Amino acid sequence: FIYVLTAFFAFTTATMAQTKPEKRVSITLKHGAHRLGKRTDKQMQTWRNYGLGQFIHWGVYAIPGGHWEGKYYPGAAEWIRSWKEMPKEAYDNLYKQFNPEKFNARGWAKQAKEMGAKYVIITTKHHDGFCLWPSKYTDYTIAKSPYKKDIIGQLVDAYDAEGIDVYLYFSIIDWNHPGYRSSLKTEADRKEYEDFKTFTRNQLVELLERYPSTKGLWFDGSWDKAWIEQAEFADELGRELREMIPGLIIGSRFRADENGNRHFDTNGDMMGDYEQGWERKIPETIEDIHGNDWDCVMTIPENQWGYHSDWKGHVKTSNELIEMLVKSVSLDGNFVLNFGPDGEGNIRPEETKLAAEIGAWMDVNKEVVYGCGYLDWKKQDWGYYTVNRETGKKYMVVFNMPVSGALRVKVPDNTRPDKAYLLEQPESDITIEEIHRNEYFVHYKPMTPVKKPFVIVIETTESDADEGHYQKAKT
Ligand SMILES: C[C@@H]1O/C(=N\OC(=O)Nc2ccccc2)[C@@H](O)[C@H](O)[C@@H]1O
Repeated sequence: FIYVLTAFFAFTTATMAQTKPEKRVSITLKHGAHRLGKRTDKQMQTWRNYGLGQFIHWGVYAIPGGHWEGKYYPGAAEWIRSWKEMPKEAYDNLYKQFNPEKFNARGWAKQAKEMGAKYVIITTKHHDGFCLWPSKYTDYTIAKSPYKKDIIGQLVDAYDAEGIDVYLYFSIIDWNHPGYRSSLKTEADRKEYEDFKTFTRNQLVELLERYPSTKGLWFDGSWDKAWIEQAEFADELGRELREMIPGLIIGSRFRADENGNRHFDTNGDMMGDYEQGWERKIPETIEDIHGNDWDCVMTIPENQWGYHSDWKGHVKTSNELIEMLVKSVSLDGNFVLNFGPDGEGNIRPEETKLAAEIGAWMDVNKEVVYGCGYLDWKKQDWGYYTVNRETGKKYMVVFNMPVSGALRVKVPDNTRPDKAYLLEQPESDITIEEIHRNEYFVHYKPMTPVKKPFVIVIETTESDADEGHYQKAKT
């Protein structure tokens, strides 16, 4: 009885908070996490070392681009079908106009390469159900549009050719399918939903069969009650998909456990290979990631994934986005920047400019991102530390120069900083002053005004003897 009561409280806490429940007890779950801790296989090591990715949200929602009959849609452009001002019939016939003549998969992939993206997540089908590949399970696909050709196939080939790993975004929500339900209220619902489940499984198998170079699936739209009830089905489907492509990477947004817990099961263990909860937000501390792999997916405006022709509010600068990238890497995560091409297949000028600025910064500083992660030194105000997981090379990525020019560095016991130099000028010799026990100032005054974040490499000696001049106060 105590067991049941405890499990009940664990479940209630988790469901209410929709966050990682405290690890109270480990109850037996059939459809909870199937692995504790990080995956250690090669494919996952590759994933964990990407650093920077690109998200692409493209579909028929790019045609209205956040407007309908002269009215401005204030929501996320890819959700315009749900807008009360948008006649569903009108939306569902937009595909008959979809003919993106400017679409150039090679051009998109080249731009992503120059930006420094190591992986790309491409929407195969968003919540509206329109398929960018010629699925044989529905007529609501690119094959029935004036464009006709397979968009996903062209993008997979183009990104593969650039050496950028491809991940496929798939929305469980599908407003176009007659069997889709957000909740199952009647027996009729349940019967219809069985067809929808089969359809969903068939499309996912079809995608992996058509595009076997896919490295993973990025699921979305899995928060509906109807889907959350499908713990056993989803678990089995995940197993089937993983069997089709060994090493396939699937995040925590795919399925719920038998108690309805998503991302983290009733025992507080993550379900999936990495945590997908960081959408338009980044963890603050290493404790926030609970020892899991994770990615942050980020929009350039506040909240537009699909193309909106009139971005309102703050549009992030490349300095802001570079800081988000470095902050993510400094906390053992990946940063995925979203692009929303327009209805003609163009990448908009604002995104092209940012991709170029980020790419220029990555050309010089990529080694502080690729293959790097968390260094357990105390975070300082001037920026972030990253460390190369293989070489142990340590980086100070500076975003906020102190007026003193003295960058504070606190090191763990038995660690002595010996040398510091600018990554861009290895011959530069930056003064390190010991100011207290395990505490130093790295003195650096830029010769010219600092316009972009810059990197100082710091070399240390790990010593046993504690030869510092400063002793801990014996209060
Ligand atoms: C990447 C984004 O993912 C979405 N939604 O994500 C979430 O709703 N995330 C979420 C849901 C519940 C809690 C916290 C985050 C989609 O609706 C959106 O159009 C876009 O494709």
